Amino acid sequence: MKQIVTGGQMKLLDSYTIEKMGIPSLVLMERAALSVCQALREEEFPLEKVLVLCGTGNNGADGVAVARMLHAAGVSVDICILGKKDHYTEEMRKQVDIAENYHISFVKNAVPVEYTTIVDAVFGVGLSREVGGVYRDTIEALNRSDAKVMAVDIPSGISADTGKVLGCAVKADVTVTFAYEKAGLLFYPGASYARKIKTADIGIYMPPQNDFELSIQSCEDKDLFRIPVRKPDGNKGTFGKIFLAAGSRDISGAAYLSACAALRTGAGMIKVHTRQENRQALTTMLPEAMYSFYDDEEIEKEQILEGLAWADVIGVGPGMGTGQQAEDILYTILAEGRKPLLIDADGLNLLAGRMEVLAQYPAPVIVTPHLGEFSRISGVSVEEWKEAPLYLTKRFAHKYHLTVVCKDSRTVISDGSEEIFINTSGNSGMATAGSGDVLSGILMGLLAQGLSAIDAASLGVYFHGAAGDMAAAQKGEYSMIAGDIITQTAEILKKRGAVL
Ligand SMILES: NC(=O)C1=CN([C@@H]2O[C@H](COP(=O)(O)OP(=O)(O)OC[C@H]3O[C@@H](n4cnc5c(N)ncnc54)[C@H](OP(=O)(O)O)[C@@H]3O)[C@@H](O)[C@H]2O)[C@@H](O)CC1
Ligand SMILES: Nc1ncnc2c1ncn2[C@@H]1O[C@H](COP(=O)(O)OP(=O)(O)O)[C@@H](O)[C@H]1O
Ligand SMILES: [K+]
Repeated sequence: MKQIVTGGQMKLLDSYTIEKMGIPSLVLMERAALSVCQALREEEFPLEKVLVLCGTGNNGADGVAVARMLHAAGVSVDICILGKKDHYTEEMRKQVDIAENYHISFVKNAVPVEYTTIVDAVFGVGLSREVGGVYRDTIEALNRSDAKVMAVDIPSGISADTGKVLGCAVKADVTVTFAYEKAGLLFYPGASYARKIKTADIGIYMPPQNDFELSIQSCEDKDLFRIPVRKPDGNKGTFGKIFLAAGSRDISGAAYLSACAALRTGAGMIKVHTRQENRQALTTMLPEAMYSFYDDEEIEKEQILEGLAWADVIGVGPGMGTGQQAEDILYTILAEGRKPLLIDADGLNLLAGRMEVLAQYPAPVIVTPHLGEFSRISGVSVEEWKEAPLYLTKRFAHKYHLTVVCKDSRTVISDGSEEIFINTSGNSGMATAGSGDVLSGILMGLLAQGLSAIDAASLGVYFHGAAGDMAAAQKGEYSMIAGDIITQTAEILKKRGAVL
């Protein structure tokens, strides 16, 4: 698990390290600048003629220190400072004094096309408003040049909290970020502007008892080893029984993908409750599942009650439609279910405006809305969510006591506690019909094997994206389809089994 921070949190950690731990600010800055110089070499930047573009804050001060180190190494380097002298921070003043002692060249109006490498040290985590005026003109000229661009801490113009472009932003080839990745480097479009991210240890101290309202985490490959070990003497019951209400008169694919993904993730048994019209297709495509069917007359409440009593995990929604029968099934489950419940897709659409009905549910509930569905059930527009994705996801999860999986290119997962997750696996090939159904199956499969709601959700989303990345490596982002993601889950789980 990787710790991620917001801009504000990073500033708190900087000050704590300086004021409480006693490490001088200039020492941190020297390590920051050294790490940038090292990355310039490692990434084979063309150092024939280097421009370091600086702002007046400490990001600019980092830049001036980088210029000094390059100059000392014999590189031809110019410094260009945007902004007025009277706005310099104390560190910036010191760095400029030192650079002047070294007789480094300062230029007033840099012409970016004249350089082979540009180091962007205009704004870091201190960016506080839209970028305009000379800053905007310079950043746009930088983006038009052919120079290779290294961003210091974060590409200037990107919000460290949301990844949004504030007016305009530097398009970097490599970003060296200090101590922890900033949330804005993970969310799009910030992730595209940062391109390759390298995280440098510069000696920042994280107090064990911090006052953060949010502790932001991101799963990594090694977290996949938290998927429960298979008991060698286990039987079908050991690995969990799932009751899934899914599919409708015209849709069988969603039920298939979800149920198949649950079984392929390792669940012991699944029973699908669906419309009569799906009998032939589903029993042919997935004979490993059990089924109960309903027709025009009634939803077969007895069978639902039986399924709920039998199951360890309940799922509702994929491809179910929003008609009266779907609503009756959902409300039967909400009234009679006693086990962990996952609600997806149409199950969520049916809940719009009535979320308080979930308050009485006696076991953990996971909801997996994409942003459109999230907007319907929360009343928060997609634009509003993009302004504060972490805060708004947490607030919603907390209000309704849910584990919320807000699906997007960077999915956010929260159970309302201070720990919140941003997922970084996956790719645009997963924007294909049915990949959300596969996710719901994976999450049910993990719940069935005993993971808690928040572990199943955070780990399952990462697992789904990792399988999607393997599918993209095989089939390409254009051609991969949802079923390919299921195929690749097997490859990941095979490796997990082999290591033990
Ligand atoms: N010792 C430390 O703390 C360490 C810090 N480190 C480094 O410092 C960085 C943070 O430094 P920071 O806090 O000084 O903020 P920074 O990102 O330079 O920007 C603030 C400046 O920009 C200005 N400004 C903002 N928005 C603007 C806009 N739209 N348009 C125009 N101007 C705008 C703002 O101006 P003002 O608002 O005051 O008018 C102010 O002058 C961090 O990312 C890391 O690189 C590391 O070396 C480790 C040790
Ligand atoms: N560009 C992307 N990068 C990473 N993951 C993506 C991207 N686009 C979609 N996904 C993932 O694919 C899934 C799509 O789910 P959803 O929108 O419910 O699709 P469907 O309704 O077709 O099943 C989500 O898990 C989402 O996070
Ligand atoms: K920067």
